Amino acid sequence: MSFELTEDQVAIRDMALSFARDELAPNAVEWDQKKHFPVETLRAAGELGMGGIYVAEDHGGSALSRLDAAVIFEALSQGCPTIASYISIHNMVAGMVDRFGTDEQKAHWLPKLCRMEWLASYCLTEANAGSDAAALRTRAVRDGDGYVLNGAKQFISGAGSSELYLVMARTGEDGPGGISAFLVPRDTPGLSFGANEHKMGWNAQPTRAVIMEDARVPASALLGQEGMGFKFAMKGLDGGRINIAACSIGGAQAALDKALTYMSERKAFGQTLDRFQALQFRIADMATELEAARTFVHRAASALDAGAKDATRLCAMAKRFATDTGFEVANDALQLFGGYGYLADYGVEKIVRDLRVHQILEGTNEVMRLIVSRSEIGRMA
Ligand SMILES: CCCCCCCC(=O)SCCNC(=O)CCNC(=O)[C@H](O)C(C)(C)COP(=O)(O)OP(=O)(O)OC[C@H]1O[C@@H](n2cnc3c(N)ncnc32)[C@H](O)[C@@H]1OP(=O)(O)O
Repeated sequence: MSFELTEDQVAIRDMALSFARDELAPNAVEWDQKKHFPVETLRAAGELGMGGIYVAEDHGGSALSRLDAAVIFEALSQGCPTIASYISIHNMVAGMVDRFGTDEQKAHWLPKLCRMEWLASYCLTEANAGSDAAALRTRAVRDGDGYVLNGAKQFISGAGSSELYLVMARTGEDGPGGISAFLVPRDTPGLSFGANEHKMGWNAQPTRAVIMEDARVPASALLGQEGMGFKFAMKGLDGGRINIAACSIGGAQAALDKALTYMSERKAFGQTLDRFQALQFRIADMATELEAARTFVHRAASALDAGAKDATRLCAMAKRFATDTGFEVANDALQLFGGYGYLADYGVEKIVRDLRVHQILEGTNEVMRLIVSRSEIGRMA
């Protein structure tokens, strides 16, 4: 067992850090304020192989591991958690097409998704089916050589800008076993989008409803078999949760680094802030908690790579722990700035706003506790 990154992992981390420093960080506050979704910057990320991180090379992907992905997402998030998180969602969809799609589906979707020439949205949540995802009511009814979809998905990242919508819809009975997954292109007649939501953070990516009114797709849009959609959705989320956890660590690391720079310059009572022991101890705790979260995320990502039986449990634990830790560390960093932390100029309050939603999405941290407690109680049964 080694806790060190390999030479290749150091190289991809440095590449992602350079992209974060040069392309994301200088623009992150402006994108947040203008609610701008920087599609051109995403295309540039795609050129670097970030659109198909764990997609096979023969379909244009980078064929990297989940651990590699965690390293990349932490680095990207140091430049902008919102954009890093969107890239994670895009990769979740691309990874699911690669894993569960037919040769025809892969050949059609993956090359352009990997280059981020086409963007992707993951459509599970509905207005009345969030944590209880298996209660979803969007319906897909078989009709001749296709399916007709009716329903609405809520809180969909990238909606309106994405070319591909991976839609979980009911084809059978109530509950998880009646759900199927469909690859729905943007130009499908009957597909439309709600208004962009006004949010606390994550402003540099659109969040809209995806509405399907008699939206007809060919039978070839079905991913895998009927009834497999819920399991596909959950398997996709195992990896998505690790990525979001890594994004929380990256955002918090950036906030800590900003605080350290500020404390080395700002004077109070005749000395710079970093000379005060109470603040030094606080820095020590923040760095320690981040390191613990990082190690935990790498552990869960490695379990996913190994196909370990307890990977889902570890991913849920790590997501809960790292997103809570990331938010607390970023919020502590804001405090170290005093009043300046509350101003937009330093970019710390934006990180706090961005990281708050990581405790809610890709499964709330309460759902993460549900997954862990079910597994713990089941272990003793
Ligand atoms: C700015 C915008 C903010 C808001 C953005 C919000 C958008 C998003 O975040 S999108 C995604 C977020 N949604 C979620 O994460 C959903 C949360 N809920 C869940 O994860 C599940 O519903 C959960 C864990 C509660 C379990 O649900 P439940 O209905 O009890 O199903 P459960 O009985 O556990 O599983 C059903 C089947 O799926 C299988 N399954 C469950 N999890 C997994 C998994 N990780 N891998 C493989 N199979 C799985 C089970 O084994 C079971 O199979 P079988 O019937 O053969 O035994």
